[in-house]
Amino acid sequence: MLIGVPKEIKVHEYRVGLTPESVAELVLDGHQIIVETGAGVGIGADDAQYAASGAEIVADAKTVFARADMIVKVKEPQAVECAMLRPGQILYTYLHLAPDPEQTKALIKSGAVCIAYETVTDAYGDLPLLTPMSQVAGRLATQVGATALQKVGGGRGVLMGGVPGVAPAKVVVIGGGDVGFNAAQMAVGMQADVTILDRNNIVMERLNYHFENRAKVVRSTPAVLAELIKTADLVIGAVLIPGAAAPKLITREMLSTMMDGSVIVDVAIDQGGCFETSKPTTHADPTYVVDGVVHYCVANMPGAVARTSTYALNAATLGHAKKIAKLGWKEAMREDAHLLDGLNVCEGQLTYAAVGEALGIDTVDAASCL
Ligand SMILES: NC(=O)C1=CN([C@@H]2O[C@H](COP(=O)(O)OP(=O)(O)OC[C@H]3O[C@@H](n4cnc5c(N)ncnc54)[C@H](O)[C@@H]3O)[C@@H](O)[C@H]2O)C=CC1
Ligand SMILES: CC(=O)C(=O)O
Ligand SMILES: [Mg+2]
Repeated sequence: MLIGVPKEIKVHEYRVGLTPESVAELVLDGHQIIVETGAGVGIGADDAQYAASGAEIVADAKTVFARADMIVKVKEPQAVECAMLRPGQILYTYLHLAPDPEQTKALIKSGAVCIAYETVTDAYGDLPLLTPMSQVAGRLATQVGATALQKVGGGRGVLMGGVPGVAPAKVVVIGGGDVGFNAAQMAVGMQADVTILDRNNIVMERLNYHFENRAKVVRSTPAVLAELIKTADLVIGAVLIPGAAAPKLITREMLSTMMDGSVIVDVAIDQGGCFETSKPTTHADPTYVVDGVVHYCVANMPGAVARTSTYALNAATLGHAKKIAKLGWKEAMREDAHLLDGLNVCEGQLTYAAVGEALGIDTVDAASCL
Protein backbone atom coordinates (compact mmCIF):
# COMPACT_ATOMS: atom_id res chain seq x y z
CA MET A 1 0.00 0.00 0.00
CA LEU A 2 1.12 3.59 -0.58
CA ILE A 3 0.93 5.40 2.76
CA GLY A 4 1.17 9.18 3.05
CA VAL A 5 2.19 11.34 5.98
CA PRO A 6 1.45 15.07 5.63
CA LYS A 7 2.84 17.71 7.99
CA GLU A 8 0.29 18.63 10.67
CA ILE A 9 -1.15 22.10 10.11
CA LYS A 10 -3.24 22.76 13.24
CA VAL A 11 -1.91 25.72 15.24
CA HIS A 12 1.16 24.67 17.27
CA GLU A 13 0.68 21.01 16.42
CA TYR A 14 4.15 19.48 16.32
CA ARG A 15 3.31 15.76 16.33
CA VAL A 16 3.54 13.64 13.19
CA GLY A 17 1.55 10.59 12.07
CA LEU A 18 4.52 8.21 11.74
CA THR A 19 7.97 8.27 13.35
CA PRO A 20 10.98 7.28 11.20
CA GLU A 21 11.02 3.97 13.12
CA SER A 22 7.36 3.29 12.21
CA VAL A 23 8.15 4.12 8.59
CA ALA A 24 10.98 1.57 8.66
CA GLU A 25 8.60 -1.14 9.96
CA LEU A 26 6.04 -0.44 7.25
CA VAL A 27 8.76 -0.45 4.59
CA LEU A 28 9.93 -3.80 5.92
CA ASP A 29 6.36 -5.05 5.46
CA GLY A 30 6.68 -4.14 1.78
CA HIS A 31 4.80 -0.83 1.78
CA GLN A 32 5.74 2.43 0.12
CA ILE A 33 5.74 5.58 2.29
CA ILE A 34 5.67 9.21 1.21
CA VAL A 35 6.34 11.92 3.79
CA GLU A 36 5.85 15.65 3.31
CA THR A 37 9.08 17.57 3.68
CA GLY A 38 9.52 18.84 7.25
CA ALA A 39 6.71 16.67 8.64
CA GLY A 40 8.92 15.40 11.47
CA VAL A 41 10.78 18.57 12.48
CA GLY A 42 8.56 19.01 15.54
CA ILE A 43 9.80 15.71 16.98
CA GLY A 44 13.40 16.32 15.94
CA ALA A 45 13.27 13.99 12.92
CA ASP A 46 14.50 15.56 9.69
CA ASP A 47 13.87 14.51 6.09
CA ALA A 48 17.18 12.64 6.00
CA GLN A 49 16.05 10.38 8.85
CA TYR A 50 12.79 9.57 7.07
CA ALA A 51 14.67 8.94 3.82
CA ALA A 52 17.09 6.64 5.67
CA SER A 53 14.05 4.73 6.96
CA GLY A 54 12.93 4.17 3.39
CA ALA A 55 10.43 7.01 2.86
CA GLU A 56 10.21 9.15 -0.22
CA ILE A 57 10.14 12.84 0.71
CA VAL A 58 7.64 14.92 -1.25
CA ALA A 59 7.34 18.67 -1.53
CA ASP A 60 3.82 19.34 -0.28
CA ALA A 61 0.62 18.00 1.28
CA LYS A 62 -1.12 18.15 -2.09
CA THR A 63 1.22 15.48 -3.43
CA VAL A 64 0.74 13.32 -0.32
CA PHE A 65 -3.05 13.47 -0.57
CA ALA A 66 -3.06 12.97 -4.36
CA ARG A 67 -0.89 9.85 -4.29
CA ALA A 68 -1.51 7.98 -1.03
CA ASP A 69 -3.98 5.11 -0.56
CA MET A 70 -3.95 5.80 3.19
CA ILE A 71 -3.24 9.09 4.96
CA VAL A 72 -1.82 8.71 8.47
CA LYS A 73 -2.18 11.85 10.57
CA VAL A 74 -2.55 12.98 14.18
CA LYS A 75 -5.19 15.71 14.39
CA GLU A 76 -8.55 15.96 12.69
CA PRO A 77 -8.18 17.13 9.08
CA GLN A 78 -8.52 20.88 8.67
CA ALA A 79 -10.85 22.18 5.94
CA VAL A 80 -8.09 22.34 3.29
CA GLU A 81 -7.12 18.76 4.08
CA CYS A 82 -10.73 17.49 3.91
CA ALA A 83 -10.95 19.07 0.47
CA MET A 84 -7.95 17.01 -0.71
CA LEU A 85 -9.40 13.62 0.30
CA ARG A 86 -10.87 11.46 -2.46
CA PRO A 87 -13.48 8.67 -2.58
CA GLY A 88 -12.19 5.37 -1.23
CA GLN A 89 -9.03 6.90 0.27
CA ILE A 90 -8.34 5.83 3.86
CA LEU A 91 -7.88 8.50 6.54
CA TYR A 92 -6.42 7.20 9.80
CA THR A 93 -6.24 9.89 12.53
CA TYR A 94 -8.09 11.53 15.44
CA LEU A 95 -11.42 12.96 14.21
CA HIS A 96 -13.54 14.05 17.25
CA LEU A 97 -16.60 14.54 15.04
CA ALA A 98 -19.37 14.94 17.65
CA PRO A 99 -18.69 18.65 18.32
CA ASP A 100 -17.64 19.38 14.72
CA PRO A 101 -20.47 19.46 12.12
CA GLU A 102 -18.32 21.19 9.47
CA GLN A 103 -15.62 18.52 9.48
CA THR A 104 -18.24 15.75 9.60
CA LYS A 105 -20.03 17.09 6.54
CA ALA A 106 -16.73 17.57 4.69
CA LEU A 107 -15.64 14.00 5.41
CA ILE A 108 -19.00 12.61 4.31
CA LYS A 109 -18.73 14.66 1.12
CA SER A 110 -15.18 13.43 0.45
CA GLY A 111 -16.26 9.80 0.01
CA ALA A 112 -13.19 8.73 2.01
CA VAL A 113 -13.00 5.93 4.59
CA CYS A 114 -12.33 7.74 7.87
CA ILE A 115 -11.09 5.83 10.89
CA ALA A 116 -11.03 7.72 14.20
CA TYR A 117 -8.28 6.75 16.61
CA GLU A 118 -10.47 7.80 19.54
CA THR A 119 -13.22 5.22 18.93
CA VAL A 120 -11.10 2.13 18.18
CA THR A 121 -11.71 -0.25 21.10
CA ASP A 122 -9.98 -3.25 22.64
CA ALA A 123 -11.00 -6.46 24.37
CA TYR A 124 -11.08 -4.71 27.76
CA GLY A 125 -13.61 -2.11 26.65
CA ASP A 126 -10.91 0.58 26.58
CA LEU A 127 -9.91 3.00 23.84
CA PRO A 128 -6.27 2.02 23.30
CA LEU A 129 -5.51 4.62 20.62
CA LEU A 130 -6.83 7.43 22.84
CA THR A 131 -5.20 6.24 26.05
CA PRO A 132 -1.61 7.37 25.40
CA MET A 133 -2.68 10.91 24.52
CA SER A 134 -5.02 10.97 27.51
CA GLN A 135 -2.10 10.02 29.71
CA VAL A 136 -0.09 12.90 28.26
CA ALA A 137 -2.96 15.39 28.45
CA GLY A 138 -3.81 14.35 32.01
CA ARG A 139 -0.27 14.93 33.17
CA LEU A 140 -0.11 18.22 31.28
CA ALA A 141 -3.46 19.35 32.69
CA THR A 142 -2.01 19.60 36.19
CA GLN A 143 1.12 21.30 34.89
CA VAL A 144 -0.83 23.98 32.94
CA GLY A 145 -3.36 24.33 35.76
CA ALA A 146 -0.55 25.00 38.26
CA THR A 147 0.90 27.63 35.94
CA ALA A 148 -2.48 29.31 35.40
CA LEU A 149 -2.99 29.48 39.17
CA GLN A 150 0.03 31.78 39.43
CA LYS A 151 -0.73 35.52 39.34
CA VAL A 152 1.03 35.94 35.97
CA GLY A 153 -1.18 33.17 34.61
CA GLY A 154 -4.30 35.10 35.68
CA GLY A 155 -4.91 32.87 38.70
CA ARG A 156 -5.47 33.62 42.36
CA GLY A 157 -1.82 33.12 43.31
CA VAL A 158 -2.04 29.72 44.93
CA LEU A 159 0.82 27.21 45.04
CA MET A 160 -0.31 23.65 44.35
CA GLY A 161 1.45 22.12 47.35
CA GLY A 162 1.10 25.10 49.71
CA VAL A 163 3.90 25.29 52.28
CA PRO A 164 4.09 24.12 55.89
CA GLY A 165 1.45 26.19 57.70
CA VAL A 166 -0.46 27.25 54.56
CA ALA A 167 -3.02 24.96 52.93
CA PRO A 168 -2.36 23.45 49.49
CA ALA A 169 -4.53 24.11 46.43
CA LYS A 170 -7.83 22.25 46.19
CA VAL A 171 -7.93 20.30 42.94
CA VAL A 172 -11.14 18.68 41.67
CA VAL A 173 -10.82 16.20 38.81
CA ILE A 174 -14.10 15.33 37.06
CA GLY A 175 -13.77 11.87 35.47
CA GLY A 176 -11.27 9.33 36.75
CA GLY A 177 -10.34 7.56 33.50
CA ASP A 178 -7.01 7.97 31.76
CA VAL A 179 -6.90 11.78 31.79
CA GLY A 180 -8.29 12.02 35.31
CA PHE A 181 -6.02 9.36 36.78
CA ASN A 182 -2.90 10.95 35.32
CA ALA A 183 -3.94 14.47 36.28
CA ALA A 184 -4.63 13.32 39.84
CA GLN A 185 -1.33 11.47 40.03
CA MET A 186 0.58 14.66 39.16
CA ALA A 187 -1.52 16.77 41.54
CA VAL A 188 -0.96 14.30 44.37
CA GLY A 189 2.74 14.38 43.55
CA MET A 190 2.67 18.16 43.94
CA GLN A 191 0.99 17.63 47.34
CA ALA A 192 -2.28 19.35 46.40
CA ASP A 193 -5.58 18.47 48.11
CA VAL A 194 -7.11 16.25 45.42
CA THR A 195 -10.69 15.02 44.89
CA ILE A 196 -11.59 12.78 41.92
CA LEU A 197 -15.20 12.31 40.79
CA ASP A 198 -16.48 9.46 38.68
CA ARG A 199 -19.73 7.53 38.40
CA ASN A 200 -18.42 4.12 37.40
CA ASN A 201 -18.04 1.82 40.42
CA ILE A 202 -15.12 -0.13 38.98
CA VAL A 203 -13.25 3.06 38.14
CA MET A 204 -13.89 4.44 41.64
CA GLU A 205 -12.67 1.22 43.25
CA ARG A 206 -9.51 1.26 41.14
CA LEU A 207 -8.81 4.89 42.05
CA ASN A 208 -9.45 4.28 45.70
CA TYR A 209 -7.16 1.28 45.73
CA HIS A 210 -4.39 3.20 43.95
CA PHE A 211 -4.52 6.50 45.81
CA GLU A 212 -5.60 5.26 49.28
CA ASN A 213 -5.73 8.39 51.46
CA ARG A 214 -3.68 10.56 49.06
CA ALA A 215 -6.81 11.57 47.08
CA LYS A 216 -10.54 11.51 47.85
CA VAL A 217 -12.69 9.52 45.43
CA VAL A 218 -16.30 10.70 45.27
CA ARG A 219 -19.36 9.63 43.26
CA SER A 220 -20.17 12.27 40.68
CA THR A 221 -23.63 13.81 41.07
CA PRO A 222 -24.70 17.33 40.06
CA ALA A 223 -25.18 18.25 43.74
CA VAL A 224 -21.74 17.04 44.84
CA LEU A 225 -20.09 18.77 41.90
CA ALA A 226 -21.93 22.04 42.59
CA GLU A 227 -20.67 22.00 46.17
CA LEU A 228 -17.06 21.03 45.40
CA ILE A 229 -16.40 23.67 42.74
CA LYS A 230 -17.27 26.51 45.16
CA THR A 231 -14.00 26.01 47.04
CA ALA A 232 -11.84 24.54 44.27
CA ASP A 233 -8.71 26.33 43.07
CA LEU A 234 -8.32 24.08 40.03
CA VAL A 235 -11.01 21.98 38.30
CA ILE A 236 -9.93 19.54 35.59
CA GLY A 237 -12.61 18.31 33.15
CA ALA A 238 -11.84 14.71 32.11
CA VAL A 239 -15.15 12.99 31.37
CA LEU A 240 -15.88 10.96 28.27
CA ILE A 241 -18.84 9.19 26.73
CA PRO A 242 -16.98 7.49 23.82
CA GLY A 243 -17.51 9.26 20.52
CA ALA A 244 -20.29 11.45 21.93
CA ALA A 245 -20.41 15.14 22.75
CA ALA A 246 -19.18 15.68 26.31
CA PRO A 247 -21.97 16.27 28.87
CA LYS A 248 -22.09 19.88 30.13
CA LEU A 249 -21.62 19.20 33.83
CA ILE A 250 -20.74 22.76 34.94
CA THR A 251 -23.32 25.24 33.76
CA ARG A 252 -22.76 28.97 33.42
CA GLU A 253 -24.74 29.45 36.62
CA MET A 254 -22.58 26.97 38.52
CA LEU A 255 -19.44 28.67 37.21
CA SER A 256 -20.50 31.93 38.85
CA THR A 257 -20.19 30.24 42.26
CA MET A 258 -16.47 29.57 41.70
CA MET A 259 -13.81 31.80 43.23
CA ASP A 260 -12.22 34.64 41.26
CA GLY A 261 -8.84 33.49 39.97
CA SER A 262 -9.73 29.83 40.16
CA VAL A 263 -8.82 27.80 37.07
CA ILE A 264 -10.54 25.22 34.91
CA VAL A 265 -8.65 22.97 32.50
CA ASP A 266 -11.23 21.38 30.21
CA VAL A 267 -9.35 18.48 28.67
CA ALA A 268 -12.64 17.10 27.30
CA ILE A 269 -12.79 20.10 24.94
CA ASP A 270 -11.92 17.87 21.98
CA GLN A 271 -15.38 16.33 22.46
CA GLY A 272 -16.96 19.76 23.01
CA GLY A 273 -15.98 20.27 26.66
CA CYS A 274 -17.78 19.57 29.95
CA PHE A 275 -18.13 23.21 31.04
CA GLU A 276 -20.89 25.23 29.39
CA THR A 277 -18.48 28.17 29.07
CA SER A 278 -15.70 26.20 27.35
CA LYS A 279 -14.66 26.98 23.80
CA PRO A 280 -11.60 25.54 22.05
CA THR A 281 -8.36 27.51 22.41
CA THR A 282 -4.89 26.99 20.96
CA HIS A 283 -1.39 26.74 22.38
CA ALA A 284 -0.83 30.21 20.90
CA ASP A 285 -3.50 31.76 23.16
CA PRO A 286 -4.55 29.03 25.57
CA THR A 287 -6.63 30.84 28.21
CA TYR A 288 -9.52 33.26 28.60
CA VAL A 289 -11.58 34.42 31.58
CA VAL A 290 -15.32 34.05 32.23
CA ASP A 291 -16.84 35.23 35.52
CA GLY A 292 -13.33 35.63 36.95
CA VAL A 293 -12.51 31.95 36.24
CA VAL A 294 -9.48 31.24 34.04
CA HIS A 295 -10.39 28.74 31.29
CA TYR A 296 -7.72 26.59 29.59
CA CYS A 297 -9.32 24.68 26.69
CA VAL A 298 -6.59 23.57 24.29
CA ALA A 299 -7.88 20.78 22.08
CA ASN A 300 -4.46 19.37 21.16
CA MET A 301 -2.62 19.50 24.46
CA PRO A 302 -0.21 16.63 23.65
CA GLY A 303 1.11 18.61 20.67
CA ALA A 304 3.07 20.70 23.19
CA VAL A 305 5.23 17.70 24.06
CA ALA A 306 5.33 16.39 20.52
CA ARG A 307 8.23 14.02 20.83
CA THR A 308 6.91 12.14 23.86
CA SER A 309 3.42 12.17 22.37
CA THR A 310 4.33 11.01 18.87
CA TYR A 311 6.29 8.02 20.16
CA ALA A 312 3.50 7.12 22.60
CA LEU A 313 0.87 7.52 19.87
CA ASN A 314 2.77 5.43 17.31
CA ALA A 315 3.17 2.62 19.84
CA ALA A 316 -0.63 2.44 19.90
CA THR A 317 -1.53 3.19 16.27
CA LEU A 318 1.10 1.31 14.29
CA GLY A 319 -0.34 -2.18 14.81
CA HIS A 320 -3.65 -1.30 13.19
CA ALA A 321 -1.91 0.74 10.47
CA LYS A 322 0.10 -2.35 9.55
CA LYS A 323 -3.03 -4.50 9.51
CA ILE A 324 -4.92 -2.05 7.28
CA ALA A 325 -1.93 -1.71 4.95
CA LYS A 326 -1.56 -5.48 4.66
CA LEU A 327 -5.20 -6.49 4.30
CA GLY A 328 -6.98 -3.37 3.11
CA TRP A 329 -9.50 -1.66 5.39
CA LYS A 330 -12.43 -3.99 4.66
CA GLU A 331 -10.63 -7.25 5.38
CA ALA A 332 -8.82 -5.75 8.38
CA MET A 333 -12.17 -4.69 9.86
CA ARG A 334 -13.83 -8.01 9.08
CA GLU A 335 -11.05 -9.68 11.06
CA ASP A 336 -11.04 -7.16 13.91
CA ALA A 337 -14.31 -5.81 15.33
CA HIS A 338 -12.34 -3.40 17.54
CA LEU A 339 -10.89 -1.71 14.48
CA LEU A 340 -14.37 -1.61 12.93
CA ASP A 341 -15.41 0.45 16.00
CA GLY A 342 -13.05 3.12 14.67
CA LEU A 343 -14.98 3.56 11.43
CA ASN A 344 -16.77 6.91 11.69
CA VAL A 345 -17.35 7.84 8.05
CA CYS A 346 -17.42 5.42 5.13
CA GLU A 347 -17.66 6.41 1.49
CA GLY A 348 -20.27 9.12 1.93
CA GLN A 349 -22.06 7.79 5.01
CA LEU A 350 -21.75 8.45 8.72
CA THR A 351 -21.20 5.17 10.56
CA TYR A 352 -20.92 6.17 14.22
CA ALA A 353 -24.21 6.39 16.11
CA ALA A 354 -23.09 8.75 18.91
CA VAL A 355 -21.84 11.26 16.34
CA GLY A 356 -25.11 10.99 14.40
CA GLU A 357 -27.07 11.64 17.60
CA ALA A 358 -24.93 14.65 18.54
CA LEU A 359 -25.22 16.22 15.09
CA GLY A 360 -28.66 15.07 13.97
CA ILE A 361 -27.26 13.23 10.94
CA ASP A 362 -28.51 9.78 9.83
CA THR A 363 -26.07 6.94 10.33
CA VAL A 364 -25.70 3.46 8.90
CA ASP A 365 -24.29 0.47 10.75
CA ALA A 366 -20.51 0.35 10.22
CA ALA A 367 -20.66 -3.42 9.55
CA SER A 368 -22.97 -2.80 6.58
CA CYS A 369 -20.04 -1.10 4.80
CA LEU A 370 -17.88 -4.23 4.78
N1 LIG B 1 -7.61 18.25 24.95
C1 LIG B 1 -6.75 17.32 24.58
O1 LIG B 1 -5.69 17.61 24.03
C2 LIG B 1 -7.04 15.90 24.83
C3 LIG B 1 -8.28 15.54 25.21
N2 LIG B 1 -8.57 14.24 25.55
C4 LIG B 1 -9.95 13.99 25.93
O2 LIG B 1 -10.11 13.86 27.33
C5 LIG B 1 -11.36 13.22 27.57
C6 LIG B 1 -11.20 12.09 28.60
O3 LIG B 1 -10.49 11.01 28.00
P1 LIG B 1 -10.11 9.69 28.80
O4 LIG B 1 -9.67 10.00 30.17
O5 LIG B 1 -9.22 8.90 27.93
O6 LIG B 1 -11.51 8.96 28.88
P2 LIG B 1 -11.84 7.68 29.78
O7 LIG B 1 -12.93 6.97 29.09
O8 LIG B 1 -10.60 6.94 30.12
O9 LIG B 1 -12.39 8.34 31.13
C7 LIG B 1 -13.57 9.09 31.19
C8 LIG B 1 -14.18 8.91 32.54
O10 LIG B 1 -15.27 9.81 32.65
C9 LIG B 1 -16.20 9.19 33.51
N3 LIG B 1 -17.47 9.90 33.44
C10 LIG B 1 -18.43 9.87 32.48
N4 LIG B 1 -19.45 10.67 32.82
C11 LIG B 1 -19.13 11.22 34.03
C12 LIG B 1 -19.76 12.13 34.91
N5 LIG B 1 -20.97 12.64 34.63
N6 LIG B 1 -19.13 12.49 36.05
C13 LIG B 1 -17.90 11.99 36.35
N7 LIG B 1 -17.26 11.12 35.56
C14 LIG B 1 -17.86 10.74 34.41
C15 LIG B 1 -16.23 7.75 33.01
O11 LIG B 1 -16.80 6.87 33.96
C16 LIG B 1 -14.74 7.51 32.78
O12 LIG B 1 -14.12 6.90 33.90
C17 LIG B 1 -11.86 12.76 26.20
O13 LIG B 1 -12.75 13.69 25.67
C18 LIG B 1 -10.59 12.73 25.39
O14 LIG B 1 -10.81 12.79 24.01
C19 LIG B 1 -7.64 13.25 25.50
C20 LIG B 1 -6.36 13.55 25.11
C21 LIG B 1 -5.97 14.90 24.68
C1 LIG C 1 -6.79 13.11 21.65
C2 LIG C 1 -6.49 14.42 21.11
O1 LIG C 1 -7.38 15.20 20.86
C3 LIG C 1 -5.12 14.79 20.90
O2 LIG C 1 -4.22 14.01 21.22
O3 LIG C 1 -4.88 15.90 20.39
MG1 LIG D 1 -9.87 5.02 29.42
